[in-house]
Amino acid sequence: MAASASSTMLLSSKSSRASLSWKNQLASTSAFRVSGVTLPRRSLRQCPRFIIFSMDAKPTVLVAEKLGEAGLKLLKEFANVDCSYNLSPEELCTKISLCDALVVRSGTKVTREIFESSGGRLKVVGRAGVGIDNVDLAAATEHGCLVVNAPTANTVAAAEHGIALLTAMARNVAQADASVKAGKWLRNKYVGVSLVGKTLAVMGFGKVGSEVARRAKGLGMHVIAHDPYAPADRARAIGVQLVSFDEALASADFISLHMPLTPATKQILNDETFAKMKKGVRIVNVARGGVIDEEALVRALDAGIVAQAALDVFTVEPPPKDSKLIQHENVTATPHLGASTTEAQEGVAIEVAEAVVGALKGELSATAVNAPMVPAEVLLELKPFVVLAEKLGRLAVQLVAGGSGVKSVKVTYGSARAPDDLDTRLLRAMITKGMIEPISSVFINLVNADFTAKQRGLQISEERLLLDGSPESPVEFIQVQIANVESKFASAISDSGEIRVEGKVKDGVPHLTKVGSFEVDVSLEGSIILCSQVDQPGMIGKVGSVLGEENVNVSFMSVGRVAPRKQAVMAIGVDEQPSKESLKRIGEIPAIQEFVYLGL
Ligand SMILES: NC(=O)C1=CN([C@@H]2O[C@H](COP(=O)(O)OP(=O)(O)OC[C@H]3O[C@@H](n4cnc5c(N)ncnc54)[C@H](O)[C@@H]3O)[C@@H](O)[C@H]2O)C=CC1
Ligand SMILES: O=C(O)C(=O)COP(=O)(O)O
Repeated sequence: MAASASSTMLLSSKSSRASLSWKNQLASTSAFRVSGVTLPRRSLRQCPRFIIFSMDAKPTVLVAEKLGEAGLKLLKEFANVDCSYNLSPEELCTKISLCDALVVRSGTKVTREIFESSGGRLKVVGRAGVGIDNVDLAAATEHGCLVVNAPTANTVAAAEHGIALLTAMARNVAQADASVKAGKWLRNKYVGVSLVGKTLAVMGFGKVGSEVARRAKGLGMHVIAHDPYAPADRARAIGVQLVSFDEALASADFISLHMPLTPATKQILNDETFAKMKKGVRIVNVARGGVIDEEALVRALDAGIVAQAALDVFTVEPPPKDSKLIQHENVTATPHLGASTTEAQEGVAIEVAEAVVGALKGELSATAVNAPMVPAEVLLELKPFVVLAEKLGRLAVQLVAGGSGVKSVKVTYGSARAPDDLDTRLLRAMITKGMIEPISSVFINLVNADFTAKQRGLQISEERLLLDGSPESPVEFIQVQIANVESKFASAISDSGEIRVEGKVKDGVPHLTKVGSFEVDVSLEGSIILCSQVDQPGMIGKVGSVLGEENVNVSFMSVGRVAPRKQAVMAIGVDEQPSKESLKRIGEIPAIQEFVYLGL
């Protein structure tokens, strides 16, 4: 059952234990779900499952920071859940090798060491919130670990906290409160500034930024925004003008930061940019501490360029007690509370738990951070081609003669679909998987396919061949060519000098339809023997009887030839692997010039 095992285990562990476990789990159900779509059970054999791993027992999820009850409940329905808070980095590294998934908030640094310590077991990191700057995404990707987050459930909470800080800062609420509690009554000292009519620059017009903008307009502020990637019509729809970075700095009375921390946004507010601001500007930060050069902010506060700052986030959290910034009398600080409402925490817990469980079940996640999101409809449509792609990759690489390093692979998709109507990332990942897994110990999945190919110096170029006809089927054929290598089966070399295999999906089943320049037609359900000979009667019978004597079942046979009685390639599909002796006997049939056995 090699074919069914490999097709259920697409992009997954190579362990046969794992595939059996999946089959056992699914055997009792009449339908199963892929990315929210229920498929009939017979689709199982060719259904791509993406992040599957050894599931002989329940998976283990380590929850390393406090998570809402509803999320924990969801996780517990599916997995063993270990809630261990406040682990040291060393403790986390020790525990992680026993965990299939890890759930964190912003307080845990998910470093390269953690992925390395997991020994390949950690397959999902769930971030119960938005910002993933505490997760080493490159390391996650390299280790084939999917990172999912909870991007929507805390948006309103963060926006509300931004507005709370804005208004509290403008009216000195925190400072006045502390002074009243200290027994003082300083009505003149805490005279504030009004918001109405003032210009607020929202930096980062994403989910939180646009909710802040909407609310600030309700307070009578004039709102502008800077975001190089935000669509102008979305801003226009809520009456916000998108402006350049410098224009935002120059015209704002208040600046509210809502961009992610990336190399491009790191310390985007610094001495140079503070100098471009209106004197007396007020700054709110509920995004990430690292977007501000905190020492430069202290200088700007001291110089009166920045009149006040209200900060929920810091470069180092918690910040040192003696931090000049925190102690500054014109700074209002909260301990990263943006997402901390009861409602938001329940929301993110559910959002992340669903994503983690989905990923553990092998579904593609809608909130994947380091893998392409393939919509369910696309996935359904592509599933037989996904199987074809992996098998073509496997065949192609097995045709390469030992010692020829594979460097350059060209994939051609023949399709009647418009060029922008075919998402080939999944197919490319499967070809990569098919090519790399048989010759290495690396497990390839949708997360690490491109990375692994690049790391191994494998260049995969893709080409679309626009065909006439109905675009009903996403792909008519897939062709895989490997350039600049020798083949152990010379007939697999095409007229243009590359190893070439081509396949189609027929009635939902992948078929090999071309080897080199020879047309063949053999179903890719078992394994394949390719023989080359001069076309003549009786060849099928001769090979068939060698296999029959050993009780190897032949599922398909097909002969491709340039012309009658000229050079031909015979493709034979077999259900069982023939013994070495049988293969030797096939090679000894006088008319057979060369042959190769290709496991799928
Ligand atoms: N303090 C807290 O507890 C919370 C903090 N956050 C943080 O708020 C920030 C925004 O979150 P969301 O709105 O959910 O994310 P989002 O992804 O919806 O929005 C971020 C926006 O920033 C924009 N952006 C990227 N680079 C930029 C640049 N160089 N200049 C200006 N804009 C840029 C993006 O185009 C995007 O529109 C993130 O840093 C997130 O981690 C979010 C929730 C709670
Ligand atoms: O979602 C975010 O980006 C946040 O900053 C919230 O962080 P938290 O989950 O409260 O540690």
